[in-house]
Amino acid sequence: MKTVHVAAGIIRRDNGDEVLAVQRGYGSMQGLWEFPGGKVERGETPEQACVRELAEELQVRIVSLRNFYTVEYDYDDFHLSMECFFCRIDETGDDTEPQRNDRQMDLRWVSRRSLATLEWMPADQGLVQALVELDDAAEVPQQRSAQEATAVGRTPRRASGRKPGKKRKKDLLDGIDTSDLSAAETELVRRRAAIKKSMKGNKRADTKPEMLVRQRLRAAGLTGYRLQWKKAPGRPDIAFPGRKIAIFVNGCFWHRCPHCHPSTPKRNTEFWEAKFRRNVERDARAVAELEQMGWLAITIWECELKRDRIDETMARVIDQINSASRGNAD
Ligand SMILES: Nc1nc2c([nH]c(=O)n2[C@H]2C[C@H](O)[C@@H](COP(=O)(O)OP(=O)(O)OP(=O)(O)O)O2)c(=O)[nH]1
Repeated sequence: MKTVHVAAGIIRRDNGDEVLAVQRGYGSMQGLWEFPGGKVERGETPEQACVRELAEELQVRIVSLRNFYTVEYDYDDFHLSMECFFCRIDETGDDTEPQRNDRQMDLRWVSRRSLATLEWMPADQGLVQALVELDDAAEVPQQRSAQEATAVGRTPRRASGRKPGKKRKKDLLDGIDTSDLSAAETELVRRRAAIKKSMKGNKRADTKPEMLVRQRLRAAGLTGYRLQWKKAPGRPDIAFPGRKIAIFVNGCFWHRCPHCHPSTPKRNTEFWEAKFRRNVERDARAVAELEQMGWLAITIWECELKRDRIDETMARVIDQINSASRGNAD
């Protein structure tokens, strides 16, 4: 898949609390919000591309660029690699107000707290989350001495950062250059690394609930299914293309199970609610599209696969598959 390199600017104002968001006015992602920017041209550094793109797009000169975040995201037909820079508008220039152009529907200064209320480009979710989280960490002073660190309850690190003779534990920040970052930003990078590490455990395919379902299907003689079948709306976890049957095995937390009422994280509630809403809408859209195409869409919730419920659940599902197959064969 081809990679598209993009540079985007997160322009800050008002002590860093507000950032500039623009609403795309064209193409298939029209109406979604994004950060101003564009493709890096041959021979340009991402910083240079960012300055050029924002001058062209908003008629402002940006300064004080600081690397903040890299988005890596697979769209259907290309991989996006987007370098995002914190920056400011050069207040000494003539043009200090960003101008909307005819490729944008809107342009808005948004406080970081309200970022999640906008509908963002699919690739921007992690970036937006990082900005929302930065809000919490922003209270940490930029440069803190060891003395100040102790005053807020943290033990200052030894020069080596560890006790003599003790084997050094692998740090999440190993291999990441944080020398140019403030304390708040370093903390944020550390949290992002922790999330990334924990997300690595969230395998999309072959999850335990999916394996349980597949085992039961095979035992019932229902084989020949396809996994994560891209050609059907919603990329069903299990699909029987010939029988036109799609099965989604949904995690209760991410997909908001109507049976077991999963919890919502206490922090960044707005962000999480928006994320969950998008997941639920996406799921509903996939089911509607499948049904329109004459498919049977079956949703199995993770909690329905618990030891005391799996027999009943899978008996129902196998029944549905068999009757739909008979119907399709008629
Ligand atoms: N500038 C920007 N682009 C983003 C964001 N999120 C995101 O997925 N993108 C994608 C959309 C585009 O595929 C690509 C940016 O390229 P671009 O601005 O040249 O836009 P484009 O390919 O749609 O349009 P064109 O100028 O080539 O016609 O990055 C974002 O926050 N800012």
